[in-house]
Amino acid sequence: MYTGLFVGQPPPSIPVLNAWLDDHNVQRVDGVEIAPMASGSGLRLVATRDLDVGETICKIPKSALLSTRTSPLPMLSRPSSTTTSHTILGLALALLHELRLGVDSDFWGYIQSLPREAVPIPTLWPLEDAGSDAQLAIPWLRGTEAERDLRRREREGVGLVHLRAFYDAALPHLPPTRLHAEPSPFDAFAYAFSLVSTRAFVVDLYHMVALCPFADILNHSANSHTSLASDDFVCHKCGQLSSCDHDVLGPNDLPARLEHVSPAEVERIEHEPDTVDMYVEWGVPAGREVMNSYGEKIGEARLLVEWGFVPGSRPAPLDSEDEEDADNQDLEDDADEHFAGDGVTWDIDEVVDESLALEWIEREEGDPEALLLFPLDASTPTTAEGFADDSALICAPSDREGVYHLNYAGQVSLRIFGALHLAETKRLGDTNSTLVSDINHLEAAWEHIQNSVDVPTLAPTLLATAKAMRALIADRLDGMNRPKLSVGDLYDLREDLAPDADLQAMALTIVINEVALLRSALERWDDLLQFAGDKDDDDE
Ligand SMILES: C[S@@+](CC[C@H](N)C(=O)[O-])C[C@H]1O[C@@H](n2cnc3c(N)ncnc32)[C@H](O)[C@@H]1O
Repeated sequence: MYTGLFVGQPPPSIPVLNAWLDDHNVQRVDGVEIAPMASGSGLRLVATRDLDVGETICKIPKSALLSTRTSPLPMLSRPSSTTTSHTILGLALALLHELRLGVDSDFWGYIQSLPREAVPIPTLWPLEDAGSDAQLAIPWLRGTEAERDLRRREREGVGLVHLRAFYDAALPHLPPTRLHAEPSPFDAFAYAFSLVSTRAFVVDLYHMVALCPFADILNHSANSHTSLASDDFVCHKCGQLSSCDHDVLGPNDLPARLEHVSPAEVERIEHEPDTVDMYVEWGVPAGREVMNSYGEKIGEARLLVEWGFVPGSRPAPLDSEDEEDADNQDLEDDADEHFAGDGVTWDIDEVVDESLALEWIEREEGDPEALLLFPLDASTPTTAEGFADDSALICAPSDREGVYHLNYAGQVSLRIFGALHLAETKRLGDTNSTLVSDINHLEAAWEHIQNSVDVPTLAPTLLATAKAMRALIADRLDGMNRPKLSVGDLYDLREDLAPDADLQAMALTIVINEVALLRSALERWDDLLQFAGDKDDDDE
């Protein structure tokens, strides 16, 4: 992707970055150092001594952040809408302006350290300049969680079409700079967007999202060591945290926005600079990379769509002891990432038709407790939450609202099974079956199958629900790219990729894990239908 932004500039320099951080009063703990990534592109933070829980890793003055508020770009980059996605587009424009200013930018020491290539988020894969790897990777996303996440981003107004429309509208107003008198191509904006969307933090009501120099060096792990904190109850007009002229005083003669803060904190706020702070939450041994978490329950599809990487998509061969150690560590991390999300998900209107979807959602909302604390009968092995263990067919609903999922143990969420059960009771005009008793029968039948004990045939509504469940899983597999390939075939395809086919490797990793999960779930429902289904039914 040609941006024309760094022509004639030396490569990223850590000393130049450190000097900029010093000049802008970014305080860093003595005990960490910025280091290059092993891949040669990008940076990471490494502990040079043991870091203890509670230590402050850095304090970044808000004046050192790059946001649409600190950007010298006129109001243009400040969106009329205040959604995070729109602020991100404005911030991408602000960053592009700084990049066009180059060495004349106040932020140069920081922005020269950023990756010089666009982060390969799939939103940008359709761009012509993204290359043949991107074109070959795109079909692999079909039917995956990554494709669903991409659609979500489009609904949020940060799809490629939105990026183009935003840049087209902004372009005539983007000021020329000494180094860039001519407008920059769309690819330059796309590059800036890829950086902002993968490294900006939500800061406060004034800055909204901002680039936080130094804090954004930390890479992601589900087992993170750190947390980021910033007081967000600033004045939304001027951004000041201490009291200001815009404040409305509350009953205690304090600005209403500071009323919830203790007197000692108010004292601190009035006298100390407002900063974004990063703390150690889990001790870091000397020599280890200091990791951050980009959010809770982030599965690999979301990591790809939002941050442009998939852990473990290029497993390295183990050929030296050092590499073996490093890889073992990576594998542990990869396993955590893989199990971090919600497995495979559906929208409720893909599970049942629209009117039933509404009815089911009303039931869920009417009595969510009943769904969460579902009472299985005493004969079923249950966990503390009242749900059967990993060997059962049904699992607890995700704690994220509106998520209908198949978990990593191949179990179907009670939310999906319940919605299908509702549909089948209606279709068959069954007024006797209840979800509770049918799940108990289902799990009992499944246990009998596992123990090779004679299994009674499932009652009609339960049987129909089980068939619908099987069909839902089978349809999901059929909707993927090259659905007939086995997991082994997919592994072989990934192994045979050219060394520079990173995007295909990432997409295939997602496909491999989802296909493996869907096939193992399908096998369970096939077994159930084979042993407890209607013996005369040759559908299965
Ligand atoms: C906030 S930046 C982190 C700093 C980044 N290493 C750099 O030098 O620009 C986020 C980006 O870093 C990369 N990244 C973060 N965590 C990673 C990980 N665990 N493995 C590989 N790349 C990662 C991804 O490209 C992601 O979009």
